[in-house]
Parts: sequence; structure tokens; C-alpha cells
Amino acid sequence: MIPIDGHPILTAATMRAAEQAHGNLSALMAQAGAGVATAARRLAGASEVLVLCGPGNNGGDGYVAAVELHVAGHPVRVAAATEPRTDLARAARARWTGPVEPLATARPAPILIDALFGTGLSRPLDAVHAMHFHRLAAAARLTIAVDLPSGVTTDDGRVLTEPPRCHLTLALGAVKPSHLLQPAARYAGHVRLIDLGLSPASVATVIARPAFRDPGPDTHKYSRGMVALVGGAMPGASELASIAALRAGAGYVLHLGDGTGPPHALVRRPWSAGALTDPRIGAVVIGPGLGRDDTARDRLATALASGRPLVIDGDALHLLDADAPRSAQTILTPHAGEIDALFGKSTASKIDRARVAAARADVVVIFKGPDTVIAAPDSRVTVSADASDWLSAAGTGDVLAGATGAMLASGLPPFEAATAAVWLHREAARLCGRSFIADDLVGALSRVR
Ligand SMILES: NC(=O)C1=CN([C@@H]2O[C@H](COP(=O)(O)OP(=O)(O)OC[C@H]3O[C@@H](n4cnc5c(N)ncnc54)[C@H](O)[C@@H]3O)[C@@H](O)[C@H]2O)[C@@H](O)CC1
Ligand SMILES: Nc1ncnc2c1ncn2[C@@H]1O[C@H](COP(=O)(O)OP(=O)(O)O)[C@@H](O)[C@H]1O
Ligand SMILES: [K+]
Repeated sequence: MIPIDGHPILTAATMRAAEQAHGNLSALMAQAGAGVATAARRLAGASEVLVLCGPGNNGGDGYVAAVELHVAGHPVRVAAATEPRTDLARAARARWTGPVEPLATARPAPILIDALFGTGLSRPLDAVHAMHFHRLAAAARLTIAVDLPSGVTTDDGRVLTEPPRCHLTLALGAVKPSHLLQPAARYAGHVRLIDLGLSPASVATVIARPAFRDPGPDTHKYSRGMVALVGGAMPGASELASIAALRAGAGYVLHLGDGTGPPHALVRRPWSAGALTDPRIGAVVIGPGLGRDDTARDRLATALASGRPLVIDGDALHLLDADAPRSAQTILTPHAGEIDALFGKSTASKIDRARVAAARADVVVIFKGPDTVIAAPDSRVTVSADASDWLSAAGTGDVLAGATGAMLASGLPPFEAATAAVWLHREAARLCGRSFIADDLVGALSRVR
């Protein structure tokens, strides 16, 4: 049971391929079931465990876990609505010598293991499975899902049948998109990986603590990263982004636009057409509070022509031509509404949408939300889940844009800069606790760094 940070994300199909490449499916199931049993024993204390087994190999994992728990002397019962249908699951079922209670009449237990359906779920649960899964979870103190909470898809974060909210999900062999993508992810609770030794390759990974560029003895303010913020109609937003760039670690931040006041560390200048020609500028951030009028259009055109690395956020995303050729490293930071406006609506998964957008616009995309997906034009993807829901407040996106500018100006390549900023933003939100405002989040960036 290991943390998922930095681990590859596999779809149902790539998982099946990894499983086939391994060759010994029975050994994999034995390992998976044993991993589930070990985790359950660690968390259950002396409490009884009830394992719900489905018809496929997810159910097979459940039977193996039940056998392992029994062998270890742990009180365990099994319930199922149907007989196993795969050879592997039948073999696992045959090794369970205790009774199999009908799901509909099964008595609850303090610890519930959901081994009903995993990556093979292809349609909504029938009424018996759905109703009794909820009944037994409501009576349990702890619900542990095997591989995925039964009822969610594997690849795109959709919910076919609403499962109960599990406390823990044990991802078998690899993390799957639905462990991270909403709305499915909220039903998984904490996600931990059970390593099956598959070492699968994937261009998609779970976000991990980034390698920041820290200052050294030879660093000066410009080499540490100079960020220019282009202001506009609402200077508050671009100021918030400016201060975020400072607190995220930029050595010099220039706010180009109206507005006065602290912090004194922020260098303020009025906007001018030549404002972005300073070759020391390592990143230009444009969009927070920019507005969408002709002035905003002119400023965006100047920024795009400057050749400086760019972070394009907020209003600027509504003025941008996604298909225009790029002359500089560019990071876009859209939320769902901005993705729709720029690239059109789509029912594809958030990971696929981010990847398609990055390739089409030849940029790094930070597709924001409770699940944030970062995609590069070369198909690399990293996903950040578990962000504080309290980030759903005005201005927190401006903070991310500023932090992204700081990371880009520090010399990190765009994908790494985007990843570092998203991680920093998420950890800062964690430090802020509840009911914080965007200004508090800015302060917390320093503490995280
Ligand atoms: N991929 C791997 O490396 C490993 C996979 N294992 C397990 O195998 C699981 C996948 O097994 P399966 O492919 O057998 O899939 P599942 O066990 O998830 O379920 C598939 C079975 O249920 C049926 N089914 C699908 N949706 C249904 C619904 N709503 N109502 C009723 N029946 C439905 C399918 O027709 C099929 O018979 C994984 O989630 C994992 O738990 C582990 O045993 C070990 C390793
Ligand atoms: N429910 C949520 N849980 C976690 N993070 C969220 C949630 N809602 C929004 N966020 C994050 O908060 C930020 C909001 O950005 P955005 O929508 O651009 O707001 P604004 O433009 O007001 O600053 C993004 O980083 C996004 O990922
Ligand atoms: K399950």
C-alpha cells in the first residue's frame, strides 16, 4: 500500500496489455488479493471484514483477500449476488471454504471490502448490487474499494452508478484515470497503490513533488527569474498574480498597468508598447484582469509578438486564436469554460481533452479544476488530484497564473514549470485550511517554497 505520487496512470486497455505482458494472471490475482488482505488487516484492528465479490476478476481478488484474511486468523465473511464467471475468479472462489452469503441478505460488518467490479465495469450496476452495496457501506465504519469503487468507469472519471463514498481505494498494479478525475474520484477516498511489479510505461503520471530551481551563491534577481505581468481593466487580479509570482520565487516582478500600493517589492510601470522588450524578462503573464476590449487585444498582440515565454490566462484565453503559430514557449491555464470556448465542447475525458488541446495549439495546457490536468504537445500528461475544494474562490486562478510565470522565468521548461506551479498552488491551499481567500493563498506560496 504505497502513495501514488509520481506513478504512471493506465487505462483499462493499457492495464490489460501490461497484465498480458506479465503472463501469469493467476499470480497477479494472488498478489493483488494478498495486498488487499494486508491493507485490510492493518486498518481493521480486530473488527470483522465483509468482502463483496462480483462475477469477474475484481470478485476474484475479493475471494483471494478473504482466504488470506481467514488464513491470518482474521474474522471475515463473503457475500455475492452471482457466481464467478471467469476461470480465475472461479479458481479463487473454490479456495474459499466458508459460506457465500447472498448479497441481498448479507449482514453488515464494520469493515467492508468492495470487490464487485473493477476495470471490467461496462454498464450501470443492477438494482441488487447497487442497493446492497449502499446498505452495507452505510453500516460499515470503513469501506475499502478494490481497484475502483464499483460503479465508476476506469478511463474518464464518469459515474455509471453512484457508489457509496469509499474511505480508501486500493489501485491494483497502477493508478487509473478515474482515481483522479471527477466526478468518479470523490468516491474513491484516499487512493493507495498495490504494486504488482508490472512496471508499466505511460506518458501520463500522477503529479509528484517537483524539482524547483532554488537560488545559489551565483544567483541574482534577474537570473532567478524576471516576470512581467500585463495589467488591464481590473488591476486587482493582475496584482494578485504579480505578488504570487514574487512569493513563488521570482527574483523581479514587473506590473505593467494601473494600480498603486504595496507590496513595495513589486515594480510598477504603466503599460507601453515597448514594455516587453527588456531581454531579461523570463516570462510574461497575461490575462488576469485584462478585460476583453480593444486595449486588451492590443496588449495580447504585443505579448504574443514579444517572443518571450508566455503564460496566458483568464480573459486573454477568450481573445486568443488557438491555431495561430507560436513564436515562444507558451502555457495556457484554462478552466472548463475557457477550454470549451477555445477548443469547443467535447465529451472526451479531461486527460484526452487537455492532450488534444496541447497538441492542437502547440502549448502546455493546465486544464484547471478540482482535478487539474497538465498536458504537453508531445503527449506527456500529469494529473493533480486532491486539491482543496476551498480553492473554488475568485482570484485563486490568478494566483496560479502568477506562480506559473515564476516557474517559467526560473528556467524550468514549460511542462515542468506548469507542473511545479500546480503542485505549489495545491500545497499552498492545503496549508491555508478552510475558508481562505486568494490573498492568503499567495502568502502560503512562500511557506511551501
Ligand atoms: N489488470 C491486472 O493487472 C489485474 C487485474 N485484476 C483484477 O481484475 C479486474 C478486472 O477484471 P474483469 O476484467 O474480470 O472485470 P470486473 O471484475 O471488473 O468485472 C467484469 C465482469 O462483470 C461483467 N459486468 C460488467 N459490468 C457489469 C454490471 N454493471 N453488472 C453486472 N455485470 C457486469 C462483465 O461482463 C464481466 O463478466 C481489475 O479491476 C482487478 O480487480 C487483478 O486480479 C490482478 C491484476
Ligand atoms: N472544487 C475545487 N477543488 C479544488 N480546486 C479547485 C476547485 N475549484 C477550482 N479549483 C482551482 O482553483 C483555481 C480557480 O481558478 P479560476 O477558475 O481561473 O478562478 P479565478 O479566475 O477567479 O482566479 C484553479 O487553480 C482550479 O484548479
Ligand atoms: K471494486
